[in-house]
Amino acid sequence: MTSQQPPASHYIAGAYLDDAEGAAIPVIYPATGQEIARLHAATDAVIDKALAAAHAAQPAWAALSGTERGRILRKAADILRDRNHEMSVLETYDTGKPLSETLIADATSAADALEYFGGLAGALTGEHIQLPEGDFVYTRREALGVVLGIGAWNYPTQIAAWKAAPALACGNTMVMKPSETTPLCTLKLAEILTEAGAPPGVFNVVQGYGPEAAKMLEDPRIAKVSLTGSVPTGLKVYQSAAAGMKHATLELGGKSPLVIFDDADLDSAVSAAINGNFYSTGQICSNSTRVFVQSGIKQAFLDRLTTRMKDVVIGDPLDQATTLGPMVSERQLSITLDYIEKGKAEGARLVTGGERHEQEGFWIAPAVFADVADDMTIAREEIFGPVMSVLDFETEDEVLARANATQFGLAAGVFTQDLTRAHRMAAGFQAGTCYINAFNLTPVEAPFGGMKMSGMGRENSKAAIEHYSQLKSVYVGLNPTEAPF
Ligand SMILES: NC(=O)c1ccc[n+]([C@@H]2O[C@H](COP(=O)([O-])OP(=O)(O)OC[C@H]3O[C@@H](n4cnc5c(N)ncnc54)[C@H](O)[C@@H]3O)[C@@H](O)[C@H]2O)c1
Ligand SMILES: O=CCc1c[nH]cn1
Repeated sequence: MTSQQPPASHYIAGAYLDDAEGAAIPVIYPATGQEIARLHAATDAVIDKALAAAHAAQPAWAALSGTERGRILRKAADILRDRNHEMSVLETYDTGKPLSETLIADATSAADALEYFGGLAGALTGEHIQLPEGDFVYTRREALGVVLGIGAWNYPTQIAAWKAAPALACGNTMVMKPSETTPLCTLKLAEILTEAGAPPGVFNVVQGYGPEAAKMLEDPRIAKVSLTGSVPTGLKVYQSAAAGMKHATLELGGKSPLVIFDDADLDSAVSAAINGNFYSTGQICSNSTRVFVQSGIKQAFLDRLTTRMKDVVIGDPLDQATTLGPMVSERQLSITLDYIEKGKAEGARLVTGGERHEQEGFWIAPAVFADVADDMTIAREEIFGPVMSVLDFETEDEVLARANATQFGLAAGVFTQDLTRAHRMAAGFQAGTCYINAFNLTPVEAPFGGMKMSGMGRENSKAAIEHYSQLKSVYVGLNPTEAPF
């Protein structure tokens, strides 16, 4: 097993910084269960250094022209693309996701974000508003200050870049705390931003667990938090942000519906259900974990799905032929296995998979449940593992009501050849990201984010600019000022 030990745990003011006094963060390769690196959570002194560096760097970063900031982000995108293989291997060690995925969905997605927001940075402007008698107002789009990023473990490189790219484009600086489960890749992103020309302090990485993130969020030097994580963490982060009247983007969990009508292209619908449940071993926030299938095609769907499931290649994540890797951790595997037991106990029919592989690492056979009812635990709670629930339905009205009967609202999808019905469904879904005859695609040009308990704010697209900047109105009077006395 090759060590993936980075030079130090933290990256502050343009350089690695170590401090072994903080709690240990063992980094485990999910395919073997072996430790591949050992980092340390930030002490108070490290946290202070990071916040001070980001705070000190912010005015000069914001004072650059957008074009200058954008050039640095676009250069970082080019370096990321040049190093895609190296970054993808590290992402595979960090997360266990197979190289066949990481090569196309992680550093490349991060590069897209840096390129997109790098291009947008120079185009950020306010507006001019004419008023009677020559007076006018102009608006200035200004940075917020220092942004705290807090990441989940499923897409560490993508999550860091989806936050850093719009934040930096708008003139903010950033302190990013990756998930303690996958702390490696974000350090590489920091190195690359420095190499691309980001001044010291513009992008800093601080390692830690929840308490270290919570401590940073309470600091008055933080102006905004952007969290990718679970709903319970989102609630705590939102409360803390509110106490300091700080801006918050919350990208949280989901239990997203995929509705397949009997006129759907069945092979495409099966592909979407597979991608939406088993890509990244089921560890994607927007996954279509409730697959509603119209009763007339239920058996055909299940037959086609179970046949296709036989083609899954479970194996060494570093072998590009592998299409399904291990789960990220023993804990996440055990949560998933518990849900599978609940599904069986509550009467769902396990069609395939669901058993742990007795070998080193955190391996599980992807599970498909049929005959799932809306009130079963596996149909209500986010599992964040490779478990698909197939539910039957009869009519459009019925399925739309059932699809929306959840506290979550991250994503939703519909497969049908009837485009009128497709758009009616998309309009009716209570979800931030909806799909028609597609699922789980997240191009940087499109807003991504949740409704209801799945969060607030949007990542990607021009919409993200609204969440990483603030508007100032400047009224300009061209006439004598009058007063009543
Ligand atoms: N909507 C999205 O874009 C999106 C993307 C990926 C993952 N997710 C969600 O993330 C979850 C899985 O990730 P996870 O297990 O890492 O989530 P988590 O909520 O346990 O942890 C997320 C991050 O929050 C930090 N944290 C924990 N307690 C904190 C506190 N009190 N204050 C501040 N930070 C705290 C953790 O250290 C970690 O970095 C799932 O619910 C998944 O749906 C959402
Ligand atoms: O995990 C959530 C974000 C995402 C969706 N698809 C790829 N990344």
